[in-house]
Amino acid sequence: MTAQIIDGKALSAQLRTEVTQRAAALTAQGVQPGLAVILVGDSPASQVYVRNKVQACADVGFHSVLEKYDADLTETALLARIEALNNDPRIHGILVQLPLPAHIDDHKVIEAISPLKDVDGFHVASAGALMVGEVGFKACTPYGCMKMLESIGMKDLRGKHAVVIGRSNIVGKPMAMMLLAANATVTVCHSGTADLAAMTRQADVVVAAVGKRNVLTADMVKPGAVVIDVGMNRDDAGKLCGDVDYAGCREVAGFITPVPGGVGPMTITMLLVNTLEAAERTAAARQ
Ligand SMILES: Nc1nc2c(c(=O)[nH]1)N[C@@H](CN(C=O)c1ccc(C(=O)N[C@@H](CCC(=O)O)C(=O)O)cc1)CN2
Repeated sequence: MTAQIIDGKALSAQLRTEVTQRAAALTAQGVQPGLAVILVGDSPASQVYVRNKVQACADVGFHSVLEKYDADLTETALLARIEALNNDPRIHGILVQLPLPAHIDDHKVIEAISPLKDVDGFHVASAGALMVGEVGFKACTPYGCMKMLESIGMKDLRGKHAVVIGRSNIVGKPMAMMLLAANATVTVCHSGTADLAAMTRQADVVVAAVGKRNVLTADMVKPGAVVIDVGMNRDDAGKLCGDVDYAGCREVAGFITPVPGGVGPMTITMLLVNTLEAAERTAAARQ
């Protein structure tokens, strides 16, 4: 069996068309969705991501501001900027690009963002809302993975076993919560898991989110399973690759996401969706 590819770029394009239409309708009512992106430091990768986010905003008709600061920006100064953006009526979403320089406490920074503008979905209030099934912003990467599952007819995962490899606050844990909310039976595996392969071989859906190459190989995949690769690593030749042995797993899985062109583009698309929803909530509250 050769797996069908879940094309994150194509799905993103489809979703961005919908976002563009909804943004135009909202703008016509006097509320143009607005995103503030904050970058501290000069990491080349982060510079690319924030540039792509600002470009994505322009493409769908959002207003955006990019605030760039030197790596020696103080935590106090950053918190003051966030407070100003919390009170800016043109800004519906605030995003601080991670990672931050070591002298800044990222937890403190994320908690300073108003939960109403937390379009990354990283705030404790957003995580809590997801846990108890209340309205809140969903973390963009796992939200994108759920949309990818939906695109192949797997919106309701009743009777399915999903295995998440990785337990980060940004991907693994919210991913597990979203799969659970979709009625999957969920297992979370991590560095303390005794026999990872024994777990993944039982899975109908495997999400690999560790940040390490070849965490999932063909012998660990149940034939026909859905394999979602959240990893972003470099191989020995410097080429971008995921956590999954793509060539091997493709021969066993039913569906698979590539890297690049899979989950990555969906992360930015779901940021647009969250920002649009933040603006829509503001507009609804005005009426
Ligand atoms: N505040 C945040 N910081 C970070 C997040 C985040 O969601 N919010 N996620 C990552 C970086 N990231 C977005 O910020 C991101 C990473 C990768 C991609 C992407 O589209 N990747 C492409 C490949 C790009 C390349 O060639 O290098 C792909 O997979 O096809 C988008 C967004 C950490 N920080």
